Amino acid sequence: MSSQLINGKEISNTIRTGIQKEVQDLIAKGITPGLAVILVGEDPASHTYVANKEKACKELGIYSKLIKLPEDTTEEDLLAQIKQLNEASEIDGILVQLPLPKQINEQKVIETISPLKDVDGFHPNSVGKMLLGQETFLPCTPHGIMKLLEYSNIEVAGKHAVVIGRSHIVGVPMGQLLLQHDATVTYCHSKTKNLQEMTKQADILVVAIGRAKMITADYIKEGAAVIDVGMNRDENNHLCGDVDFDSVVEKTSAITPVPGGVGPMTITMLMYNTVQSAKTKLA
Ligand SMILES: Nc1nc2c(c(=O)[nH]1)N[C@@H](CN(C=O)c1ccc(C(=O)N[C@@H](CCC(=O)O)C(=O)O)cc1)CN2
Repeated sequence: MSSQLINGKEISNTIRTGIQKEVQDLIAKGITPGLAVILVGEDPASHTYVANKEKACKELGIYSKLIKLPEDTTEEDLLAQIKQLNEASEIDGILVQLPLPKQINEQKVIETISPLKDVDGFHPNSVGKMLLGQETFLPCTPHGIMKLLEYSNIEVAGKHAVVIGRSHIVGVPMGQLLLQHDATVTYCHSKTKNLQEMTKQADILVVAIGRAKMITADYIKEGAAVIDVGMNRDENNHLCGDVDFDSVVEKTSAITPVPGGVGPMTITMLMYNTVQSAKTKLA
């Protein structure tokens, strides 16, 4: 079967062109969208992602403020930084790069960010609104995946979508967004029995497990669309996903690569949320 390669970079660029236009319109009205990113510690992958976020801001004309804090930062100091940013008029969005060092309670950090500036969509207010289908900041990776499906003309309504992973950042909101688009959704996770039996029923399979190349052809139904959220290093230190791309591609109707699939969309939807936040200043 010939498979459609879902090009996240290309789709991202198309969406970013629209965002750039919106930024220019806002600037013409005296509003420069602003994003603050807090990076705690030395995790190399987090440093790469944050650098990519800064680059995207620059390219789109969004003001970005990067706050780098040492690995031994206390929770108290981090919360104080967030509170200052909550009050800063030039900042429309606040993002604390995850994961955080172990001395810091992630949930407490997320709940300290003003829901009005929660461009990650992780605050309980945003999560609750998302579950109710109300307008809010949607978490960037699942929102980006919905955009990948839309731009690739992959119908969601009536399809059986299987999501592997139940993190608050990806798995859980992913299933909810698919449900809101009328998919029948099955969640799978580390305690799921007979994972292969489940995944082989998927018309759309979203994989967010964090284990390099775990999903092989045996897990795939012929003609499925496969979305790989994984970001791992293989035995040669090359970036790879949770899906064994070479083994499954022939069986799929569409598939995202790693890199160049879901990752760029995460950053694009962050830019989108930041601009949506800035637009509230127009009223
Ligand atoms: N506060 C947050 N922390 C984290 C999030 C998040 O959405 N908010 N998600 C992930 C990491 N992440 C964004 O922060 C992210 C991961 C990957 C990419 C990406 O563009 N990947 C590229 C490859 C990049 C590389 O060369 O290493 C790709 O897939 O093509 C962007 C963002 C955890 N933390």
